Amino acid sequence: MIEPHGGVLKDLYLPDAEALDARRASGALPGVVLGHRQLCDLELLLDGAFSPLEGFMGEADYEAVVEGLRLFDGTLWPVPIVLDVSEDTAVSLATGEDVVLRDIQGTAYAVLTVSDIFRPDTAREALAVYGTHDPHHPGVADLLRRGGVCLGGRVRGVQRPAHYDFTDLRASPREMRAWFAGRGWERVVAFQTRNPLHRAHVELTRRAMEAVGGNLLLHPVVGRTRDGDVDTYTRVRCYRALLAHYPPDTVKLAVLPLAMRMAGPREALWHAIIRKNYGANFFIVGRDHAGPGADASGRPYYEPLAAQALVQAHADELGMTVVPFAPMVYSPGRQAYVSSEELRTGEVVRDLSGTELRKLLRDGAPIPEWFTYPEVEAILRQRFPRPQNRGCAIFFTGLSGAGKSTIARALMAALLENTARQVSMLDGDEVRKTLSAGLGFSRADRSANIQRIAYVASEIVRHGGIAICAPIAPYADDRAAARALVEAHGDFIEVHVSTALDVCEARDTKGLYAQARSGALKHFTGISDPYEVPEAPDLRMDGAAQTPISLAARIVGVLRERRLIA
Ligand SMILES: Nc1ncnc2c1ncn2[C@@H]1O[C@H](COP(=O)(O)OS(=O)(=O)O)[C@@H](OP(=O)(O)O)[C@H]1O
Ligand SMILES: Nc1ncnc2c1ncn2[C@@H]1O[C@H](COP(=O)(O)OP(=O)(O)O)[C@@H](O)[C@H]1O
Repeated sequence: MIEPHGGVLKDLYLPDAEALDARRASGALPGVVLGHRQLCDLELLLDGAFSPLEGFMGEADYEAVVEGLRLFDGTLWPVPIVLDVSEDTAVSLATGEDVVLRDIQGTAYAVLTVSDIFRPDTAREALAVYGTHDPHHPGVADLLRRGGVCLGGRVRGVQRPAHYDFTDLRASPREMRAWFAGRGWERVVAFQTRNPLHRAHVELTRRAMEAVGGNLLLHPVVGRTRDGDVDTYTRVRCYRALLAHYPPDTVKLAVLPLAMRMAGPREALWHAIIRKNYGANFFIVGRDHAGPGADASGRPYYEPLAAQALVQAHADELGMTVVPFAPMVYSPGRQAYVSSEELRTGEVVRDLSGTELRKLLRDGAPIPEWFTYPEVEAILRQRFPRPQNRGCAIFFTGLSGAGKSTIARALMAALLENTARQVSMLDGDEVRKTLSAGLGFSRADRSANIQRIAYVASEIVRHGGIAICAPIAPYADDRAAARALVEAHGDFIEVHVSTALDVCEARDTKGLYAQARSGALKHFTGISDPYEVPEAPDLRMDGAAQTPISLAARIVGVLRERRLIA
């Protein structure tokens, strides 16, 4: 079997008796509460999936990884594994101290002996690791949200994270290696995935098995992937259903609690190292591996072949073989999948992009049989109900007095009167008295307010309801984040009520404009605070041009067009 990365498979858990003592003693130690990414990293560190790492990186390793893809001792390692904390937490700690690492419920998982406290240069890290400073890159966005200080040091596990899902699909690197050894699997090709798999993937992985003359480790990520990805449970149901399409006893399906960074080439190399630790000696790398797609201008963040090239360049050092794959496409002429590299000139092929697939699912349209297996389609259908059963948010935005609440009320009445849909209203003024009580009108408070509204709306939508939201929502970023959150579960219809400022001011139903003009009320939207006009809302309506009922009827028209209501 292939050697672990760095030669030794780490197991950072303390023996049971010592772990119990350490847990008991942990109550007296300073603690750090870990977020989702950090918990995923910790679990993989403790299990040895990140061998040879023995803890969160100190400054020397961090610098060496960012600058040169290597740990300080020269071992290949492409992605920083850091424990970021707030300044407040950091000032209370000193090097040499033990810190207990807990989850939000307070359960202690590990003790970190702090060897380093350092402030990473995140701008440099963004460029080196992600190749961009673009805050819309999900990895960079996460980097910018990180606490400003990092704690480095060895970790010792005092308790294994408990999982109640996919229990039969969880295996540590040590368990996986034993499982492979028990079956005599010496040539194992690993396939990393965060998406549902279809016929093309089955074809590709079967070919990979044939090419290496071995077995397949189907190793989907069940930690954080990308916002908007199909949820883990649905995906794993799809993977389980697919197993029947492989020859018996050739495939090991296991889940990996990894928090992805979407770092493209560097991430591909990291994925290979992790799979090496699990005992795979071959690794499939396709186009744009672990890339987050394209930026706002439509340019891909990474060259499609860059990930393959980077892993290939280090394959010898890793002792692994890269199995590069060109996309598989369906040839109706041959009634078979073929590699896009094997196409004959002029050969007609079919393919569906992820976006096209989501559109078919969203529209309730049939998915062609050449594309996916009926079992997989059925599972995806449960997750993407047909439009009339799917949730949606109607998200108004516009100046105070534009008519948002009034149109929202007319819309709610029309829906309740004419459909059996469940409708909830999240009106700006009401939300501010309840969900957002205590928040003011600073940039940060307005963002927090929209985040809360979006979160509640996304839950309503997830459960198939209609959420009508009517805040001012003056910032484009906040509106985009709200859309992303909701669209993971259903539709998001942004309605810009574009009533001119002078009309709103003339209405002044609450007397706020007068106060804002006199200076008694500060930071008033449109007068002394910005309103970023939506560039491409789903609907734009002048709240002075028609009656509220007519304007609401236009929105009903859009809901009908999208078949969200009958
Ligand atoms: N400084 C300032 N700027 C804007 N609006 C103000 C302000 N102070 C109080 N109000 C009243 O609060 C309502 C807007 O709250 P929102 O939650 O919709 O605003 S935001 O989306 O968080 O920006 C808004 O209600 P609507 O008139 O219904 O829009 C105002 O009545
Ligand atoms: N389409 C419309 N035509 C005429 N007046 C309207 C219209 N929509 C709203 N109004 C009036 O404008 C005022 C402000 O409307 P409101 O819904 O409270 O705005 P917002 O929620 O955007 O602050 C109210 O007096 C309301 O009756």
